[in-house]
Amino acid sequence: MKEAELIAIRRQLHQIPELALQEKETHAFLLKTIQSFPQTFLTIRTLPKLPTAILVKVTGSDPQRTIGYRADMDALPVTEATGLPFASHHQGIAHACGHDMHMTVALGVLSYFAVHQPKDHLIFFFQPAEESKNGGKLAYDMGAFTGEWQIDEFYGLHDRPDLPAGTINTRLGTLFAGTTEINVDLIGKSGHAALPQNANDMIVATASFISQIQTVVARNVGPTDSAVITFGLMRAGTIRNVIAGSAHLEGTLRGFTQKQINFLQQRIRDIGQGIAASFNCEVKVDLNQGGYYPVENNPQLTKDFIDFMQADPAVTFVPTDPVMTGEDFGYLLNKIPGTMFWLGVNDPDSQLHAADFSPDEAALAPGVTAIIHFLTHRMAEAAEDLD
Ligand SMILES: CC(=O)N[C@@H](CCC[C@H](N)C(=O)O)C(=O)O
Repeated sequence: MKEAELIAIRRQLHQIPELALQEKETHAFLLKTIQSFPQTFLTIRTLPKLPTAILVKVTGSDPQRTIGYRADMDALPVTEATGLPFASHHQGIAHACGHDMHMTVALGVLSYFAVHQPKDHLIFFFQPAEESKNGGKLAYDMGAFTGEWQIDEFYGLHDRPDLPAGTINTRLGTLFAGTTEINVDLIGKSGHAALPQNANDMIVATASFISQIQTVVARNVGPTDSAVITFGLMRAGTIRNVIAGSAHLEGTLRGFTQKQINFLQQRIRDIGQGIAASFNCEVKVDLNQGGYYPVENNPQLTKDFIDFMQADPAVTFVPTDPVMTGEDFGYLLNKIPGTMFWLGVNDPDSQLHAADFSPDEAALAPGVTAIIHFLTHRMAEAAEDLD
């Protein structure tokens, strides 16, 4: 696929961002695009219980194994502020994490193998619900990768704004953190602002809860370890002169090991219980890790990936440290060996999830080339492994 076609596809996807499990227009667009490729080697499959997902199998000419490639489809509840002429048509929703780029790269790679039959089978997984609702886990747990659709090794990318467009980056070991979604409800009693003694103010209880949570990473996590707890949503109260009888918080915690994540979860539960006792209120703490396991790259496959990318003259490879972003590809890599990697998209003044995030489309063509080269190499490598 030519660069201009990749850019046109990316711009169309960019205009139709949809939230997790609601990716209907995106699904229709992807399906139409995939159906426009030569169909000789392709089998397209949808999942009735995960209706926005699409799986495409490219039948290999002399298959020894099946290699999977995953691209996520969902967007974020962010009001786009890029000023782009092809900005989101969906009010309050934007591809602020670059999944439009991910899908475009996957389509570019798929279009190549639709014409150049691969040696091994390839399965492309267009996955709904990465930002929340763990679409990868849903697909795996419903048996999407069984029988004819079993995958032996799995690859997927995420775009990265602080690195030059088109560079490839990954590392041995953990690449992304494991996360847990945190929902907290504090329930006290509302009343008149002038009569606090007759009410139980959940804004005050929330302030204390948040302050105590800030001590967890500062005081309970070793200085050379890493963890983060962020509350991004807080809702309480209706008007200045009514004491808020309830409060609702939503946040996320992150750590590089499951042990660390379990520990952070327990500290949040403990602090919730402490707040309930000290403010004589009810505190409901709901923690949901879902499929957001730490993204652990498989040692052998990732070493091969890095060696290949470093040697390929068409690729600029940059080593990288782990980061605290999460990814439900962590769940899939927990079940199937593989490698997650970054694609640099050169937007260093912005960041993922920001309203003005605007990845450089110059990353698309080199991203597609690097992956086509690697998958072709992997198929030759796979055959040698089996000898
Ligand atoms: C790459 C990226 O930004 N991923 C998301 C993953 C969502 C994690 C989950 N919903 C949570 O908030 O715990 C991220 O926020 O890192």
